[in-house]
Amino acid sequence: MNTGETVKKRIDELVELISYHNEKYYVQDSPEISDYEYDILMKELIDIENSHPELKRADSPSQRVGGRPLDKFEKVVHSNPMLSLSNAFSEGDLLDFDNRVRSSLEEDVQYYVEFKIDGLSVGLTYEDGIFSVGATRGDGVTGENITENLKTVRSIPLRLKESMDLKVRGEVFIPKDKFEELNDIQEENGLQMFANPRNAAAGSLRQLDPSVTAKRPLDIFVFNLESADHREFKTHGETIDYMKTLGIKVNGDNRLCEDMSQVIEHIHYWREHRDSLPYEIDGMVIKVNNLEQRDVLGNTSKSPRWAIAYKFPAEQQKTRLNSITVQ
Ligand SMILES: NC(=O)c1cnc(OC2CCCC2)nc1N
Repeated sequence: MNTGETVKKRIDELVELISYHNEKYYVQDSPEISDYEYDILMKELIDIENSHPELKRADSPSQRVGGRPLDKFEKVVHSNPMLSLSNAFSEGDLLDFDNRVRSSLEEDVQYYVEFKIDGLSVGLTYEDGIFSVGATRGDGVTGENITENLKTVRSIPLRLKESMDLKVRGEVFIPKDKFEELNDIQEENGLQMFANPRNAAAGSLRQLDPSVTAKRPLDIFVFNLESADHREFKTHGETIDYMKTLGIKVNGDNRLCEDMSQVIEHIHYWREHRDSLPYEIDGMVIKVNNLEQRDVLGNTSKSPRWAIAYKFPAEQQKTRLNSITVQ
């Protein structure tokens, strides 16, 4: 092999290896090597890319903090509108929803129940398996192109395990403990503190300079497959499992319920235990699992008829003062 081929071979090895360890650490939360070993691999890749820029790959982990500061965000028109959820505030609202659904379908329904992650909704587009466009939900029809910022989110894969066209939706958030650390840093540097993790995530994603976003502890849970070229699925649960096989981060506590009484039981549990979660949720999302039943139910102009959000009462927002323990 000539030098160019040897170099390209080493770049390919490093990109695969670093991407593998990135997924183990940020998506599966089960790292296999130390941060030090990871940094050594990354340094070798960056050094080779610097001396052979023509061999740099678009999906190289070194490209996560690539973009230069923008002077504004371009607009993105979503190919399919990013719908918003109607809300339920009581068990009665849920039973009404269940009655509407079952009387429209005249058959039984399985529900797929997810946390309602309290972050910022985004749409991710992959072309031939490569992350190509990331956008905010915006007004549901038009969002902002924040691709360079979303590339800095380590739990968003730059390349899928299959080279296919895919559009997904997810919620970008900041875990509670990282939020506290971030506010400590803001305070130490005399900067504006964030009121809550949701504002911190939104503020971090709306930075015009991706190198600022890259320093923020952003994470994501993907919760909806919008479109996958030529793939067909029977249920929402299948789409979630499929996205996981592609290396996409989905939530591990999603629950398939056989009927609304099981949904209510599940909601009761998490309404009492949500403080134990490492991230903030503002409720639960209940979705009809069967995709054909969803097609029968359809959407209103802004919300699906096959899903509803059950909102939890606002958590007692711990102010900085409250959190100081008196000795
Ligand atoms: N914040 C969340 O965690 C969340 C938001 N939205 C949805 O579903 C939308 C997308 C398709 C129609 C309803 N699911 C979620 N888990």
